[in-house]
Amino acid sequence: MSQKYPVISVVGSSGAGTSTVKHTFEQIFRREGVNAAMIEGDAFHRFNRMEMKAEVERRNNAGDHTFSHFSLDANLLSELENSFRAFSETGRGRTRNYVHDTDEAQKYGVPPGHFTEWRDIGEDCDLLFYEGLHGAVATDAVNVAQYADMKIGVVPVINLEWIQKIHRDRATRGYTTEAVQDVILRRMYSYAHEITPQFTQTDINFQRVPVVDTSNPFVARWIPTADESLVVIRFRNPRGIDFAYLTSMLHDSWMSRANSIVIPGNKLDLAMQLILTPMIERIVERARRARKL
Ligand SMILES: Nc1ncnc2c1ncn2[C@@H]1O[C@H](COP(=O)(O)OP(=O)(O)OP(=O)(O)O)[C@@H](O)[C@H]1O
Ligand SMILES: O=C(CO)[C@H](O)[C@H](O)COP(=O)(O)O
Repeated sequence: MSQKYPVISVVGSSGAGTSTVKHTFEQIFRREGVNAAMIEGDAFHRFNRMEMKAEVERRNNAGDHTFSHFSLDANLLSELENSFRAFSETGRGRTRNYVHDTDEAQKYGVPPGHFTEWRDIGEDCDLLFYEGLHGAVATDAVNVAQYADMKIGVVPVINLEWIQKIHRDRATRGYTTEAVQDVILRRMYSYAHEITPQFTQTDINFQRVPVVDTSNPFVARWIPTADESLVVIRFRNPRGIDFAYLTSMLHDSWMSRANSIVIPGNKLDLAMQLILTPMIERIVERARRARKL
């Protein structure tokens, strides 16, 4: 945790919606005049696409059928921890980008399935913003979570998460439903062991729940819309959260537990703004004051 150089970490599985939530944060940063250095979690994959394919095959042949991008050792998590630590201590860090598709290839000048070069980030920035798979990992060997001042979980219920992933990977990454299904299955072990434990570390979880039938996610023709869903928002520490204000501002919302509210899906963006803006203001103000001392 850093007084001078705060870190915000948004964590979710593949297809959960972390990139979508990043846009909401970007709107808040723009409106509040906050300069953020950005890290995409995929930048810290250990292997490029071809190398990953070869490594998965090597592990399969050795009898390990669980190795995937979700596995801790498929990622450079010590480097990620170092980058968080460096930023929290000095306001500087390091990242690169993993290029998924042709659009990103044009943007970065690197072919799909490869990484850009590493680069320094952080100059003149108020905070570091991370979005990806492992931003709240805490094990005996690696502890990324300890450097994040605000940790947010983006966790649709699993059928919805799969539908979101299948549709996105088919539409923009050129995969078939069967190929995405295989990836989902291979990642299941690490999903349970590496991804879900992070959601007990996170300060706030946003869990989208469809109210339409998603019982066979592999044949769903479209992603349930905002109007076809609710969102459960759970605060790890509800002290200081003004639930009466939130439920009065968010029409048709209610408290489902002492630390949770439920909102209509189409209020997610507004809810994030109402909840996150004052929190971001607070950590940025505190950091600016600390840097002046
Ligand atoms: N709240 C939402 N309502 C409707 N669709 C959503 C919502 N959040 C995400 N989606 C859709 O789900 C798909 C996956 O979202 P997104 O790309 O943000 O996931 P991600 O977590 O960043 O995935 P990855 O880490 O694999 O890149 C996209 O098609 C996106 O439009
Ligand atoms: O899911 C991911 C992270 O959220 C991976 O980045 C993504 O699947 C990359 O793999 P590939 O390039 O083989 O599609």
